[in-house]
Order: sequence, then structure tokens, then C-alpha cells
Amino acid sequence: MTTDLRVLAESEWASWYGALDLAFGGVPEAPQEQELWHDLVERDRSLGVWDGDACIGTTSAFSFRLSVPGGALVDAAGVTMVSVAATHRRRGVLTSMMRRQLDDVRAKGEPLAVLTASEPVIYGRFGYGAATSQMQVTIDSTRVRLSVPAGTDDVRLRYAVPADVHAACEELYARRVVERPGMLARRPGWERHGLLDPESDRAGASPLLCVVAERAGELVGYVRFAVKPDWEWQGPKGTVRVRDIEALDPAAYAALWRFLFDIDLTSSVVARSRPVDDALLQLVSDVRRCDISVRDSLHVRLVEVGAALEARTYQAPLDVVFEVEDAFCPWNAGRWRLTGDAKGASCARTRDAADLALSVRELGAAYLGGVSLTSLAGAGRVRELRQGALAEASVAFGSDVAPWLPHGF
Ligand SMILES: CC(=O)SCCNC(=O)CCNC(=O)[C@H](O)C(C)(C)COP(=O)(O)OP(=O)(O)OC[C@H]1O[C@@H](n2cnc3c(N)ncnc32)[C@H](O)[C@@H]1OP(=O)(O)O
Repeated sequence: MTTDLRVLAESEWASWYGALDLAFGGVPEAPQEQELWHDLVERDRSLGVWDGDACIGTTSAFSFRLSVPGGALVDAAGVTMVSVAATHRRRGVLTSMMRRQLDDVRAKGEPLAVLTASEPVIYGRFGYGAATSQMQVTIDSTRVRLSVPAGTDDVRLRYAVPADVHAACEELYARRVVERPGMLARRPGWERHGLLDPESDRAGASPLLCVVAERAGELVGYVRFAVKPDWEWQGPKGTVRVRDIEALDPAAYAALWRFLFDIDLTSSVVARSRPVDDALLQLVSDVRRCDISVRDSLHVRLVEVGAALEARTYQAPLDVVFEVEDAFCPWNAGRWRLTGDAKGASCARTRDAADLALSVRELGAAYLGGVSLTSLAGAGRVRELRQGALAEASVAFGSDVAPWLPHGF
């Protein structure tokens, strides 16, 4: 098979995007969604593989800045739109695209690449580790009550048209980004993602609704959601579907959740993408009636091990030598000494004896502080070569706040 892998030209957009659609089942997206991606996709970071004039492979990358422990925003390639035509699968097309893409990311100087995977089994071989989790929670709001903090009654709630308040909501979101690793600083244009609401995706629910929380006229929180009405012989049984919810303080947060729980004619509240340490779980009266499931979310790849490990801080002092294995990006392989604390870090090559041995995939999984090196060692994926080094590094790598990616890309 002779194929040509090249950067996407504007004239190739329709074939490229059509190939991507087909690999995901061939159901065309709504026009407004197609338009959004048409505008957001960075052409010079998009690759296509061509067999004659047929596009048989696609991938792209967004130029993101990712929040990491310590609050820095680190340049990260947001790998996306990966597909290979079913007619050409399992012949190494994906591997060739990953090769080119990671070389390009390195040349651009981004220390990290990140992605969300359609199937978690795909990307480990390319050095990505599952670094954040997302929680889906379905709550029986007829039985579960909330214990709200003082000040909740002082928060004023009002409905707003989502598009009318989006600038203020984006400002509030931007303040939250540095407080939680895994969040992405939204580039101009990305606010449209939060407002995307094609009718074909509603499955019987209302259009996107928004309620803002205010105190003394200042925005202190917002929730975007939809209501799916349902009626049974015994009465109403509607569902509140939460898209996103952000607040600047506990009272505003509680006020928004209380509102969602109390919407008339509904009996359940569903939120699909919440952090695993969501304060909601501390507000509810009966966590057993909150049906919770957790799955992988953001996968992280350290493209430049030294620069990436220096870009975050560590919650306890550490001085460890890692022996890193990286077959796909061999420039990372070898021994690295990482010293750091809560103020900063330095990471450089060393000839000293290694304290811990692991592959770049484990470093990616542990990077945002959501997966402990100790738990990876329990699975045999990290080896301790100096007694005490595992506990030292594992504590230092941790994050008090669970890393979380609020939305896909
Ligand atoms: C970030 C994102 O965009 S996620 C979206 C990913 N895209 C999709 O899920 C769309 C549907 N699927 C596809 O398009 C393709 O099957 C892809 C992109 C997942 C894989 O493309 P391929 O060209 O077949 O992969 P390639 O031949 O390079 O495979 C490399 C290795 O990964 C393995 N692999 C690839 N995909 C999968 C998978 N879905 N499940 C298990 N193993 C897989 C292959 O078996 C191969 O293993 P080997 O090296 O041991 O032989």
C-alpha cells in the first residue's frame, strides 16, 4: 500500500472531515457542530493520510494550555480527530500518524500532548497514560437532600439566555482553571463549544438552559443544563441533565445544586462529567442514592520529560532519579534527576543510580496528581530501586484537588 501523509490543505477539508465522520459511524453531525469544528480545527496541525484521492487517515491537534499542579498553564497539544478508514485498519496508519504528530509537537516545543480516547486501549503504546477520571452521577432527587452551608439563601438565582451571559461565564471559568489541574484555558472561539446545542443531540430534552448565581450583583456561579420531561401513570418523572456547573464559593455552588434538585416535575439529576472529588458528594444527605460511575478521561503524554516535570510543582520536597523507558520517543529514555517542592522544580539528565524505574506512560498517568505512583507500583508498573523513593515521589506527585477535564475536544 502506498499512501501519502501530509498536512491538510483547505481544499481537502470536506474529504478529510467526511473520512473522520465515516470512521465514527457515518452519522453526519448537525450543521452547527460541523461549523464549529470547521472554525476551530487548526489546519497547519491537521494531518491526512491519502490513498490516491481517498482520505484514509485523519488527526489534528489543538494548541492548548493545560493547568498543572501548582497552577501553571503548560503548552499542550490536544490530539483529536483520530481516525483510520475501516478499509485500511491495522496496517500501521495510526502508528504513522502518531509518529509524525509527536515529532511535530516536539518541534513546536510543547512539552505535553493530551487526548481523550474513544477506547482507552489505543494510546498506551504511544506513551499516553490515563491521568484524570470523570464521574457520572445520577441522583434520586426525590430522596436525596442537600445540607447547604451558611450564606446559600443570600445567593440570587435567575434564568439567563446562555449566549447572553457567556462572556461573564467564561471569565468565571478562567478563574477556576488554575485551581484544578487538568482544566484547559479556553482559547478564543472555544466558548462556542459550551453553547453547542443541536436539536439532534437533545433526545427529547429542552434546549440548553442557564441559571446564573449572583451576590450583590456580581456573578458567582452558573449552571447550564436541560430538562427532559417524562410522565408516568403515577405522575411526573422528569430528569435534569447538567451540562456544566461552576461557582466561586461553596454557598453559590450549593445554591445552584439545590435549584437543580428542586425543579418541579423532575425526580432525578444526572451529571455526566464531574470531578471525582466533587463537593456535591459532601453536600448530599444520602450518597448511596447517588449512582456513581467513574471512567478514564484525559490521557497525558510527556513529549519532553525534563521540561514537563519542571513545569509543575510538587506538594512535598523530593529528590529522585527516574530510569525512564520510552520506546516511541527515545529522546526521553534514560535517567533523569528530579528535585522540587511546592515552589518549583528542576529536572536534568544524570548518570547517578536510579531510584525508580518506569515507562513514560506511568509518568503521564501520575503527572497531574490523580494517579499515585504507589498504585502504579502495586500493578508492577513502577519499580522501586532505592528503599523509600516510591513513598517520597508518590506523595510529592499527588494533588490535593483531583485533576479533571471538564469537557472533551
Ligand atoms: C484522540 C481521538 O481522536 S480518539 C478516536 C480514535 N478513533 C476511533 O476510535 C475511530 C475508529 N477507529 C479507528 O479509526 C482505527 O481503528 C484506529 C485509529 C483506532 C486505529 O487505527 P489503525 O491504523 O488500525 O492502527 P494501527 O494499525 O496503527 O495499530 C497500531 C497498534 O494498535 C493496535 N490497535 C489499534 N486500534 C486498536 C483498538 N481500537 N483496540 C485495540 N488495539 C488497537 C493495533 O492492533 C496495533 O497493535 P500491534 O502494534 O500490536 O500490531
